[in-house]
Amino acid sequence: MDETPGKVENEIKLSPDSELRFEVESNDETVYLELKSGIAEIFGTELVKGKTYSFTTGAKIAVFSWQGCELIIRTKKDTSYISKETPMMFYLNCHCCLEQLREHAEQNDTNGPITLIVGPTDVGKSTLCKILLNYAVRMGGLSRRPIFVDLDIGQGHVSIPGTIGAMIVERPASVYDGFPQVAPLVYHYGHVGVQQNPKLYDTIISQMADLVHQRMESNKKVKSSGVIINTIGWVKGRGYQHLTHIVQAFKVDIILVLDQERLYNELVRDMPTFVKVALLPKSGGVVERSTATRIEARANRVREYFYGTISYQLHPHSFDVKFSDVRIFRIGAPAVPDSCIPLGLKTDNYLIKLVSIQPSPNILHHVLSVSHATTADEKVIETNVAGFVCVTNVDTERQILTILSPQPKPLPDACLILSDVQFVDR
Ligand SMILES: Nc1ncnc2c1ncn2[C@@H]1O[C@H](COP(=O)(O)OP(=O)(O)OP(=O)(O)O)[C@@H](O)[C@H]1O
Repeated sequence: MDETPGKVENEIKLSPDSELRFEVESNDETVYLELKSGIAEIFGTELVKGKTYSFTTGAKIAVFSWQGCELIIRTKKDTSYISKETPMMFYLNCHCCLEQLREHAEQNDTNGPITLIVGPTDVGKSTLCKILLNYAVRMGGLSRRPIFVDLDIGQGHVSIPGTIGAMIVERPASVYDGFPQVAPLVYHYGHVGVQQNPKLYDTIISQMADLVHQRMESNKKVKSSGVIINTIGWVKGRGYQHLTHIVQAFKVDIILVLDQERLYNELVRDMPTFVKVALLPKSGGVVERSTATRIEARANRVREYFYGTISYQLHPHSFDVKFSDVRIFRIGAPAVPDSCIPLGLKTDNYLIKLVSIQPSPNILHHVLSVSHATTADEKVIETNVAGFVCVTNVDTERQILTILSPQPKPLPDACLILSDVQFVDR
């Protein structure tokens, strides 16, 4: 480790089954961490001994050790603390149960466990997904290839916010960049809350569930490894109805409920008996995020899509396209007034209607999904997306849009779908 003035260096001894927790709050701070001896992991990803890991603003980290270890932490002001009260033993037991089901599935050529992780906001759902997926590929020998499905449109762990995504996990997650991605399956939703278009949310979930089941059928390892599904934290009323839709669409057979007994009891009452429901405690380390923190995390996620991360930098392209050369659509038409609908008939199909829009300053800074569908006649809503571009300038006089894109020009000949998600490229 280098000797930077003003830094505090602490050697920390972690006893077995305990974890070191820290957050990086201020903008100009970096926390450096090194595993000196023993074995330790961050959310299921094993640390490399002697390697210096650096964490910047927004990082909320727990370094856990099953066997005990020695760590070195270096920061301006050390606010880390050690906790011996962790739910990791419960999470490991869950992994062992899933592993038994995978073995059974492997022997009988049946589907592995399809596991749904639910709970209110900020209880550690995404973290539990990461731990279980990491354990599956680390400890299940070389034979595990679980599918990770992320239905959390607010954060976007597989892709960017405003989408749902699925990917086959082959290797443990990197401490910084998440799971290495090979051809993720991504659907456009276009908002960061389910309330904005519940019909579209359910439609793309059904579509994704069909494709996930098809993928399982085409590969034995994937089939027996099963699926782990992350959800949003809206679990009451309409939110609960979405959860039951997910259970049906994905044919979920295990539900892990984090931290909420009421939700656990409702699910035990309402689910068919073959669906096993378990209640798990949340970790005391899970950090509650304010609205401002969430907005910042979303912007960072989109920035990472275009510019990469510290360990994997990307160089996006910026170029002009004529208004006449793009086909932009929005999903969802304005609601038809009740007076225009025949008596007794209720329809919410306008929510999944494809509407063509003209480029205008209204789309400045908006993200556009690049659909695999090339014409509006194809089922654009049910077609997955290839990637994203962002509108960085709209010149109405010259009728030209400036586009930020991960690929050089020209833009693919595809339908572009407008998202509510915005990104200001600075
Ligand atoms: N044991 C822990 N110690 C410290 N930080 C933790 C711990 N577990 C999780 N965190 C942090 O807490 C934050 C919230 O966790 P997570 O994203 O898993 O919650 P969530 O329930 O999925 O949230 P959301 O409601 O937004 O979907 C994350 O930044 C995560 O890194």
